[in-house]
Amino acid sequence: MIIQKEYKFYAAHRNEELYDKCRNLHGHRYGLRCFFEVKRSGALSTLFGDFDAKIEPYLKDQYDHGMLIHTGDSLYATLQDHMQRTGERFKLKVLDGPTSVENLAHKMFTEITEMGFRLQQLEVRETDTSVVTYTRDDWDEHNRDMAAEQAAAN
Ligand SMILES: Nc1nc2c(c(=O)[nH]1)N=C([C@H](O)[C@H](O)COP(=O)(O)OP(=O)(O)OP(=O)(O)O)CN2
Repeated sequence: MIIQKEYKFYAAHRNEELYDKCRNLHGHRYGLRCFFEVKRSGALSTLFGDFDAKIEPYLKDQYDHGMLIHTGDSLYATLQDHMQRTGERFKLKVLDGPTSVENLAHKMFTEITEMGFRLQQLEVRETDTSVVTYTRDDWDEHNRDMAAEQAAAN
């Protein structure tokens, strides 16, 4: 059985690898639709509130009104330098790759899985017209690709 839950957060990002509008630092209202695989026990399965109790604070603490940033983006070093010099703290959500919706979906799928939930798929909406549907097969393939890249680098 699948339970769908919807969440949102606001975050800044840019994609430093693209030479168009997406290279500019800008913000989105990200929408998240989680498709949780659950098992029925009597009249109920997992309570809707059990998802909210974990997902809402996770989004609020780690993503909302923060900035998604790739460690390889030169802006990351600049922000770290600024924080070190001034003591000002920015809420940065650090990704190993460019902050595309595809990479964000991989990271969030991993983090939500680590919370103990089993996702069938995750939809990440970046704009009014653009949504990525990221399945468990996509996640497995992404993990295999990352492991192969890691092995090649060693
Ligand atoms: N496959 C991907 N394509 C694009 C991504 C992405 O993560 N994966 N990201 C972007 C940009 O970040 C951009 O912010 C969103 O682009 P776009 O949908 O073109 O934005 P608009 O709001 O201008 O689109 P409308 O169709 O006018 O709503 C680009 N591509």
